[in-house]
Amino acid sequence: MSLETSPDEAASETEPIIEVRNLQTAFFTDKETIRAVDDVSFDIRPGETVGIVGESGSGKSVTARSIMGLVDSPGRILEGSSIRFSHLETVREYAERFPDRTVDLESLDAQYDPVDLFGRRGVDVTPADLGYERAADVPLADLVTAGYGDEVGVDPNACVFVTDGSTDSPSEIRDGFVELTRLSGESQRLMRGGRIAMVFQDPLTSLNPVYTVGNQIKEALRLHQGLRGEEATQEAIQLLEDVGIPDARRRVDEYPHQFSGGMRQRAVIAMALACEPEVLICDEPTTALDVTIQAQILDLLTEIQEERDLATMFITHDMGVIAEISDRVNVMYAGEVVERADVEDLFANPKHPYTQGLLQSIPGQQDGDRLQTIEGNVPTPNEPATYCRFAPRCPKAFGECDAVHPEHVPVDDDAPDHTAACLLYPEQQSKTAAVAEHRRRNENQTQSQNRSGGSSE
Ligand SMILES: Nc1ncnc2c1ncn2[C@@H]1O[C@H](COP(=O)(O)OP(=O)(O)OP(=O)(O)O)[C@@H](O)[C@H]1O
Ligand code: NI
Repeated sequence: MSLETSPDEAASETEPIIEVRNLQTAFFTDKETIRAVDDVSFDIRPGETVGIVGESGSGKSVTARSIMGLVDSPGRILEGSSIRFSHLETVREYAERFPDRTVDLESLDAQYDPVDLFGRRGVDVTPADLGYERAADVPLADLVTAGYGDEVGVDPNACVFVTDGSTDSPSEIRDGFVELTRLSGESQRLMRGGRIAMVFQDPLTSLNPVYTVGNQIKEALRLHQGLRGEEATQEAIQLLEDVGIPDARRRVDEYPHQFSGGMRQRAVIAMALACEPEVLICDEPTTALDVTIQAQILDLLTEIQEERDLATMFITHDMGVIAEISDRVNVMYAGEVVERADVEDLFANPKHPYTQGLLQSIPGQQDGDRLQTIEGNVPTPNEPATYCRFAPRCPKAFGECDAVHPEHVPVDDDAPDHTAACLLYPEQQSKTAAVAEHRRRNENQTQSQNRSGGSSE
């Protein structure tokens, strides 16, 4: 970063540490295919809290579990999905430990001209599909991410991609990423609960009833920081104090059942911190707690997030919680992100009819005393969306909503970072022109999806 940039610019230019691209996670049951997460893309930057909000069944938890590598059979992340973790220290560590699964994209770049790739190797994606104007601008990494690794001879087991520096001397690697969708075995275990930690709704999912809270934190400290004995005990006490547990010196020797709900969730957060994570994923961490405790846990999460510059993903169905904790928000519906914006922008100017509906159902936002909810339920998607999944519940739906899949478009020219997947936008265009725009983006999408084979199983 250059010295001239103002702090504000610098903040917005921070590179994402997590980039989720075209994530599709499906469950293949005897009866049906459930497309729980269907083509979701978003970023998380260090020091930022990204909120994911939506009603029950919209795919929030499956998104989180996909990042964590916790999707179990009959669930699977589909081909063409990508989750990049761009943390330099981790890339170096992984390149050192898993040399066989490390690929030097820079040197491959020299061998394969992307211009050539687009032309001759049966690659039917266009540079525009990947967000570039010219073929020469497309980095090989993006082609690999989009599912074209085979064409350039990338080992399908590769999970560490180096884009600057040599794989021969990991300490000199300057840029690269770990592809989380390709982790398995040891590489998976190291990441999960290490660089990326997760806090669930029910603290008892994370705590073992037969060990003391202190021993469980010490185990995490041993695994991830190599601390043992008295040093580990002192650190465990310190962590319990950091998360606001009074009388930590005594409580470190207590069992989870001796803790209240709120204290248990604090202990889980201490355990997560013991791993010194870069990314913290919180899945409804306050939903099971009573209101005053909820507020305290939210304050705690905000505090540690700021102190440790954590990249945080925060899942909730509660718009009030989203307003309090997020910097940016992704609104999910039936497996898709339908609107994305800065938190202020989303609340001041909600654009997707679904977001507008969610906001109207926040208690206390009504003139009358009756709470307005969106009628109907989230559908369970069984096939790729060729229409708007919200249309059957949407007060603003019109004819084309059943026939055209809405793609993300900027809601207006002044807010390029505020996008909605709804045929009503871009707002300044006529309905006909907007629909035509979505149709066009739609066709591009279908082309690249056919290629990656993600949609037909
Ligand atoms: N193990 C599984 N097997 C089959 N279907 C699943 C499985 N896990 C999740 N699903 C389905 O995936 C869809 C998304 O579920 P998910 O748990 O991500 O929703 P959510 O947005 O987190 O909802 P909630 O607010 O209730 O937690 C749902 O239709 C759900 O039934
Ligand atoms: Ni959930």
